[in-house]
Amino acid sequence: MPNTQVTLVQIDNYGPWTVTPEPRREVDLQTLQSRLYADLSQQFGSRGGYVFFTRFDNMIAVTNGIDESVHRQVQTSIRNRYPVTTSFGIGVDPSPAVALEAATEAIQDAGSAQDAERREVLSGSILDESADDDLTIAHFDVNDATERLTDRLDAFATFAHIERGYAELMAHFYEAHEGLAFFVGGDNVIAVCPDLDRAAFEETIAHVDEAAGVDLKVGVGGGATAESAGMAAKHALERCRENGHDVDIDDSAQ
Ligand SMILES: Nc1nc2c(ncn2[C@@H]2O[C@H](COP(=O)(O)OP(=O)(O)OP(=O)(O)O)[C@@H](O)[C@H]2O)c(=O)[nH]1
Repeated sequence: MPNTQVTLVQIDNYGPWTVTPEPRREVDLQTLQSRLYADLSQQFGSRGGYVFFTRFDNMIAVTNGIDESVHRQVQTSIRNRYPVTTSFGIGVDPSPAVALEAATEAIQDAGSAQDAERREVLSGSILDESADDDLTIAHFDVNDATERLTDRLDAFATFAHIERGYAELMAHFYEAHEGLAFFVGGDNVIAVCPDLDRAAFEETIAHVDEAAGVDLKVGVGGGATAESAGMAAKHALERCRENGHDVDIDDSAQ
Protein backbone atom coordinates (compact mmCIF):
# COMPACT_ATOMS: atom_id res chain seq x y z
CA MET A 1 0.00 0.00 0.00
CA PRO A 2 1.66 3.26 -1.07
CA ASN A 3 2.43 5.84 1.57
CA THR A 4 4.13 8.89 0.12
CA GLN A 5 6.01 11.38 2.26
CA VAL A 6 6.17 14.72 0.48
CA THR A 7 8.15 17.77 1.58
CA LEU A 8 7.15 21.16 0.20
CA VAL A 9 10.19 23.47 0.16
CA GLN A 10 9.45 27.19 0.09
CA ILE A 11 12.02 29.99 0.03
CA ASP A 12 11.09 32.36 2.86
CA ASN A 13 10.01 35.88 1.93
CA TYR A 14 11.59 35.44 -1.51
CA GLY A 15 9.30 37.80 -3.49
CA PRO A 16 10.14 40.87 -1.41
CA TRP A 17 13.83 39.85 -1.30
CA THR A 18 14.05 39.81 -5.11
CA VAL A 19 13.14 43.52 -5.25
CA THR A 20 14.83 44.84 -2.06
CA PRO A 21 16.28 47.42 -1.94
CA GLU A 22 15.69 47.43 -5.72
CA PRO A 23 15.09 44.70 -8.31
CA ARG A 24 18.01 42.25 -8.28
CA ARG A 25 19.67 41.15 -11.52
CA GLU A 26 17.72 38.31 -13.12
CA VAL A 27 20.89 36.39 -13.86
CA ASP A 28 21.73 36.37 -10.15
CA LEU A 29 18.25 35.08 -9.24
CA GLN A 30 18.47 32.33 -11.87
CA THR A 31 21.88 31.30 -10.55
CA LEU A 32 20.70 31.28 -6.94
CA GLN A 33 17.58 29.26 -7.76
CA SER A 34 19.39 26.63 -9.80
CA ARG A 35 22.20 26.28 -7.24
CA LEU A 36 19.68 25.94 -4.43
CA TYR A 37 17.84 23.26 -6.40
CA ALA A 38 21.09 21.40 -7.12
CA ASP A 39 22.07 21.61 -3.48
CA LEU A 40 18.72 20.31 -2.18
CA SER A 41 18.74 17.56 -4.82
CA GLN A 42 22.18 16.49 -3.60
CA GLN A 43 21.34 16.70 0.11
CA PHE A 44 17.99 14.90 -0.02
CA GLY A 45 19.28 12.66 -2.84
CA SER A 46 22.18 11.38 -0.78
CA ARG A 47 19.54 10.05 1.65
CA GLY A 48 17.37 8.42 -1.00
CA GLY A 49 15.04 11.38 -1.71
CA TYR A 50 14.08 13.05 -4.99
CA VAL A 51 13.60 16.82 -5.35
CA PHE A 52 11.66 18.36 -8.24
CA PHE A 53 12.34 22.00 -9.13
CA THR A 54 8.72 22.89 -10.03
CA ARG A 55 8.63 26.72 -9.63
CA PHE A 56 12.09 27.01 -8.00
CA ASP A 57 10.77 29.32 -5.26
CA ASN A 58 8.64 26.32 -4.29
CA MET A 59 10.07 22.83 -4.80
CA ILE A 60 8.51 19.46 -4.09
CA ALA A 61 10.53 16.59 -2.64
CA VAL A 62 9.69 12.93 -2.08
CA THR A 63 11.34 12.26 1.27
CA ASN A 64 10.32 8.76 2.41
CA GLY A 65 12.92 7.54 4.92
CA ILE A 66 14.18 11.05 5.73
CA ASP A 67 13.43 12.16 9.27
CA GLU A 68 12.84 15.54 10.91
CA SER A 69 16.43 15.97 12.13
CA VAL A 70 17.77 15.61 8.59
CA HIS A 71 15.25 18.19 7.36
CA ARG A 72 16.50 20.55 10.09
CA GLN A 73 20.14 19.92 9.13
CA VAL A 74 19.36 20.77 5.51
CA GLN A 75 17.64 24.02 6.56
CA THR A 76 20.64 25.00 8.69
CA SER A 77 23.07 24.23 5.90
CA ILE A 78 21.08 26.40 3.47
CA ARG A 79 20.88 29.26 5.98
CA ASN A 80 24.65 29.12 6.51
CA ARG A 81 25.46 29.30 2.80
CA TYR A 82 22.71 31.28 1.04
CA PRO A 83 21.24 34.76 1.43
CA VAL A 84 17.79 33.16 1.90
CA THR A 85 16.21 30.64 4.29
CA THR A 86 13.78 27.81 3.52
CA SER A 87 10.62 26.48 5.14
CA PHE A 88 9.62 22.82 4.91
CA GLY A 89 6.09 21.40 5.24
CA ILE A 90 5.85 17.62 5.33
CA GLY A 91 2.81 15.45 4.58
CA VAL A 92 2.16 11.70 4.43
CA ASP A 93 -0.69 9.91 2.64
CA PRO A 94 -1.33 6.97 0.30
CA SER A 95 -2.35 9.60 -2.26
CA PRO A 96 0.59 11.83 -3.31
CA ALA A 97 -1.87 14.67 -4.06
CA VAL A 98 -3.28 14.48 -0.52
CA ALA A 99 0.24 14.23 0.99
CA LEU A 100 1.18 17.43 -0.84
CA GLU A 101 -2.00 19.14 0.37
CA ALA A 102 -1.06 18.26 3.96
CA ALA A 103 2.53 19.48 3.41
CA THR A 104 1.20 22.73 1.95
CA GLU A 105 -1.20 23.30 4.84
CA ALA A 106 1.63 22.72 7.33
CA ILE A 107 3.54 25.64 5.77
CA GLN A 108 0.52 27.87 5.12
CA ASP A 109 -0.65 27.52 8.73
CA ALA A 110 2.62 29.10 9.86
CA GLY A 111 2.15 32.24 7.76
CA SER A 112 2.45 33.69 4.26
CA ALA A 113 5.36 32.97 1.89
CA GLN A 114 5.84 36.76 1.95
CA ASP A 115 5.73 37.20 5.72
CA ALA A 116 9.05 38.69 6.88
CA GLU A 117 8.58 37.08 10.31
CA ARG A 118 8.03 33.54 9.02
CA ARG A 119 11.35 31.73 8.81
CA GLU A 120 12.45 28.12 8.66
CA VAL A 121 9.12 26.51 9.41
CA LEU A 122 9.52 22.76 9.90
CA SER A 123 6.10 21.28 10.35
CA GLY A 124 3.92 18.31 9.44
CA SER A 125 4.11 14.57 9.88
CA ILE A 126 6.84 12.03 9.13
CA LEU A 127 6.30 8.37 8.23
CA ASP A 128 6.86 6.27 11.36
CA GLU A 129 8.18 3.23 9.55
CA SER A 130 9.16 2.48 5.98
CA ALA A 131 8.06 -0.47 3.90
CA ASP A 132 9.12 -1.66 0.45
CA ASP A 133 5.71 -0.91 -1.01
CA ASP A 134 5.50 2.68 0.30
CA LEU A 135 6.40 4.35 -2.97
CA THR A 136 5.44 3.85 -6.58
CA ILE A 137 7.29 5.92 -9.15
CA ALA A 138 6.51 6.09 -12.85
CA HIS A 139 9.12 7.23 -15.36
CA PHE A 140 7.46 8.50 -18.56
CA ASP A 141 9.42 9.09 -21.74
CA VAL A 142 8.46 10.34 -25.22
CA ASN A 143 8.82 7.63 -27.87
CA ASP A 144 11.59 8.35 -30.37
CA ALA A 145 11.93 11.99 -29.34
CA THR A 146 15.39 12.22 -30.90
CA GLU A 147 14.41 10.86 -34.30
CA ARG A 148 10.96 12.49 -34.51
CA LEU A 149 11.70 15.82 -32.83
CA THR A 150 15.27 16.70 -31.78
CA ASP A 151 16.90 15.78 -35.10
CA ARG A 152 14.08 17.20 -37.26
CA LEU A 153 12.47 20.29 -35.74
CA ASP A 154 14.08 23.44 -34.48
CA ALA A 155 14.85 23.45 -30.78
CA PHE A 156 11.95 25.70 -29.84
CA ALA A 157 9.35 23.66 -31.74
CA THR A 158 10.65 20.51 -30.02
CA PHE A 159 10.54 22.20 -26.62
CA ALA A 160 6.97 23.44 -27.20
CA HIS A 161 5.80 19.98 -28.28
CA ILE A 162 7.37 18.25 -25.27
CA GLU A 163 5.95 20.90 -22.92
CA ARG A 164 2.44 20.43 -24.35
CA GLY A 165 2.69 16.73 -23.63
CA TYR A 166 4.00 17.42 -20.16
CA ALA A 167 1.20 19.90 -19.39
CA GLU A 168 -1.44 17.34 -20.40
CA LEU A 169 0.25 14.54 -18.49
CA MET A 170 0.74 16.60 -15.35
CA ALA A 171 -2.85 17.88 -15.25
CA HIS A 172 -4.46 14.56 -16.15
CA PHE A 173 -2.37 12.44 -13.80
CA TYR A 174 -3.22 14.79 -10.94
CA GLU A 175 -6.92 15.23 -11.67
CA ALA A 176 -7.78 11.66 -12.70
CA HIS A 177 -5.29 9.68 -10.59
CA GLU A 178 -4.07 11.89 -7.69
CA GLY A 179 -0.46 11.44 -8.85
CA LEU A 180 2.20 14.15 -9.05
CA ALA A 181 4.13 14.29 -12.33
CA PHE A 182 7.22 16.46 -12.83
CA PHE A 183 9.25 17.33 -15.92
CA VAL A 184 12.87 16.36 -15.22
CA GLY A 185 14.59 17.34 -18.48
CA GLY A 186 14.94 16.08 -22.05
CA ASP A 187 11.70 14.23 -22.80
CA ASN A 188 11.32 12.72 -19.34
CA VAL A 189 8.63 13.05 -16.68
CA ILE A 190 8.81 11.35 -13.30
CA ALA A 191 5.56 10.80 -11.39
CA VAL A 192 4.84 9.80 -7.81
CA CYS A 193 1.80 7.53 -7.88
CA PRO A 194 -0.91 6.21 -5.58
CA ASP A 195 -2.01 2.57 -5.91
CA LEU A 196 -2.77 2.35 -9.66
CA ASP A 197 -3.32 -0.58 -11.97
CA ARG A 198 -1.94 -1.05 -15.47
CA ALA A 199 -5.16 0.28 -17.01
CA ALA A 200 -4.59 3.67 -15.34
CA PHE A 201 -1.19 4.03 -17.02
CA GLU A 202 -2.56 2.87 -20.38
CA GLU A 203 -5.42 5.34 -20.08
CA THR A 204 -3.00 8.17 -19.20
CA ILE A 205 -0.78 7.46 -22.21
CA ALA A 206 -3.84 7.33 -24.50
CA HIS A 207 -5.11 10.62 -23.08
CA VAL A 208 -1.81 12.47 -23.69
CA ASP A 209 -1.59 11.09 -27.21
CA GLU A 210 -5.12 12.24 -27.99
CA ALA A 211 -4.91 15.64 -26.28
CA ALA A 212 -1.37 16.68 -27.25
CA GLY A 213 -0.21 14.25 -29.93
CA VAL A 214 2.67 13.09 -27.73
CA ASP A 215 3.42 9.39 -27.75
CA LEU A 216 4.66 8.12 -24.37
CA LYS A 217 5.91 4.96 -22.74
CA VAL A 218 6.24 4.40 -19.01
CA GLY A 219 8.22 2.24 -16.62
CA VAL A 220 6.83 1.79 -13.11
CA GLY A 221 8.80 0.76 -10.02
CA GLY A 222 8.25 0.41 -6.29
CA GLY A 223 10.43 0.80 -3.22
CA ALA A 224 10.85 2.22 0.26
CA THR A 225 12.59 5.37 -1.04
CA ALA A 226 12.32 7.56 -4.13
CA GLU A 227 15.77 6.37 -5.15
CA SER A 228 14.90 2.67 -5.08
CA ALA A 229 11.43 3.06 -6.64
CA GLY A 230 12.83 5.48 -9.24
CA MET A 231 15.65 3.11 -10.18
CA ALA A 232 13.21 0.20 -10.56
CA ALA A 233 11.11 2.48 -12.82
CA LYS A 234 14.17 3.23 -14.98
CA HIS A 235 14.84 -0.49 -15.42
CA ALA A 236 11.18 -1.03 -16.33
CA LEU A 237 11.49 1.75 -18.93
CA GLU A 238 14.54 0.02 -20.40
CA ARG A 239 12.42 -3.13 -20.75
CA CYS A 240 9.80 -1.07 -22.64
CA ARG A 241 12.58 -0.05 -25.04
CA GLU A 242 13.71 -3.66 -25.48
CA ASN A 243 10.22 -5.15 -25.90
CA GLY A 244 8.44 -2.27 -27.63
CA HIS A 245 5.83 -2.12 -24.86
CA ASP A 246 4.16 1.13 -23.76
CA VAL A 247 3.81 0.12 -20.11
CA ASP A 248 6.13 -2.02 -17.98
CA ILE A 249 5.35 -2.48 -14.30
CA ASP A 250 8.25 -3.89 -12.31
CA ASP A 251 7.54 -6.64 -9.75
CA SER A 252 8.58 -4.18 -7.03
CA ALA A 253 5.47 -2.10 -7.83
CA GLN A 254 2.90 -4.89 -7.99
N1 LIG B 1 16.26 13.33 -16.55
C1 LIG B 1 16.43 12.34 -17.39
N2 LIG B 1 16.59 12.61 -18.69
C2 LIG B 1 16.78 11.58 -19.54
C3 LIG B 1 16.80 10.23 -19.11
N3 LIG B 1 16.97 9.43 -20.20
C4 LIG B 1 17.05 10.25 -21.27
N4 LIG B 1 16.93 11.57 -20.89
C5 LIG B 1 16.85 12.75 -21.75
O1 LIG B 1 15.95 12.46 -22.81
C6 LIG B 1 16.57 12.75 -24.05
C7 LIG B 1 16.08 11.77 -25.09
O2 LIG B 1 16.63 10.48 -24.81
P1 LIG B 1 15.83 9.12 -24.98
O3 LIG B 1 14.51 9.23 -24.32
O4 LIG B 1 16.73 8.03 -24.53
O5 LIG B 1 15.70 9.05 -26.58
P2 LIG B 1 14.49 8.85 -27.57
O6 LIG B 1 14.93 9.39 -28.87
O7 LIG B 1 13.21 9.40 -27.02
O8 LIG B 1 14.41 7.28 -27.73
P3 LIG B 1 13.48 6.23 -26.95
O9 LIG B 1 13.29 6.75 -25.52
O10 LIG B 1 14.26 4.97 -26.97
O11 LIG B 1 12.18 6.16 -27.69
C8 LIG B 1 18.05 12.72 -23.76
O12 LIG B 1 18.75 13.58 -24.59
C9 LIG B 1 18.13 13.21 -22.35
O13 LIG B 1 18.09 14.63 -22.33
C10 LIG B 1 16.62 9.98 -17.72
O14 LIG B 1 16.60 8.82 -17.23
N5 LIG B 1 16.42 11.06 -16.91
